[in-house]
Amino acid sequence: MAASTSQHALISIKPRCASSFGYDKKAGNVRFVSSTNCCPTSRKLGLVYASNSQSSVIEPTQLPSNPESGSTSKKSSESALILIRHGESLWNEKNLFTGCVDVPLTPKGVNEAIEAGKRICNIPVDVIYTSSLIRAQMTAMLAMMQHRRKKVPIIVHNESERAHQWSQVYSEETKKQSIPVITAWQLNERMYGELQGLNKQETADLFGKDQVHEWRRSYDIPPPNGESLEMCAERAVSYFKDQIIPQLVAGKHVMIAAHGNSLRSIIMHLDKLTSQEVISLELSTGIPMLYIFKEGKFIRRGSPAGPSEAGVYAYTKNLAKYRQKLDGMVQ
Ligand SMILES: O=C(O)[C@H](O)COP(=O)(O)O
Repeated sequence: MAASTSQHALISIKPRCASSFGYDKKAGNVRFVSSTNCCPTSRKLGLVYASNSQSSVIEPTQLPSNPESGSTSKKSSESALILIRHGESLWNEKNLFTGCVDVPLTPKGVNEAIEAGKRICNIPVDVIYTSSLIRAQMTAMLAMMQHRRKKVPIIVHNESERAHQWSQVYSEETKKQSIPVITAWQLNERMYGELQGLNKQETADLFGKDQVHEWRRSYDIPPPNGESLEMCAERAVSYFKDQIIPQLVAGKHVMIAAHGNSLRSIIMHLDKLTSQEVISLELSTGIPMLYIFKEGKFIRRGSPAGPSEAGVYAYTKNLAKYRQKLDGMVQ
């Protein structure tokens, strides 16, 4: 499916009902509050959610506090969630099924990531999540290079005790000027099985357009020996609930750079789409999407069109204040 550069092309369906989370302070839990009109698909994904937010929120030694922005370090009733599908990869360009093959960005993809960064350059970001694949990581880094706050995104290495020890930072001031980047395989693209490396057009010619569309867009039909969207959702949405929602509940502003299908599964969850509705959900490469997490609910705000678009910063008091502070800072 050709990726459109139009900012309006990224989501072609409407959500049926708003997602809702409640924070149980006493129990330290996040609870997904299921509304009565929620669709069966959302229930299937598990709407009642409980997690120990204390253990899920990353340690202060890894997550610098943000002294100049009251919105980012303290408990906040609203926080920003930015989702970005990576920029065009070398295999997007060649129209090859990519899945979990680790392919870098094209020059066009690099530009898309930079442009995405310009669109979100006034929105606070406290912690970044990416998949373990280079195209998502390049996108996250290139986008953050454009941010006006000029904090340094630093990949957190916790894969071994040594990796953790050897990547420590010993200056509190330097930590404050950093943003942790957490990589997680759970956010990887759906594993495309035996389609990986095949040309999408040639595969459609061979197996038929309808069959290939079913493999690419149906909810529960996997490509040969690969993951269906449902299987991808099991890991990506679980990770989102277990690791990312506690950050939002704690008032952290989060950016996720990931993939067409891992993000489709997360958006399906956030917007409570049915397995029919998600079929027509298409995400363009390199277009940031903004959600506000406010009073336990995710509010979809679409794509910030540019750094000067006043509307984006009027969405919440905290975002508007953050923008004002950036404007007041000597660059
Ligand atoms: O993995 C891939 O090939 C693409 O990045 C996503 O492909 P899709 O649009 O076929 O799901």
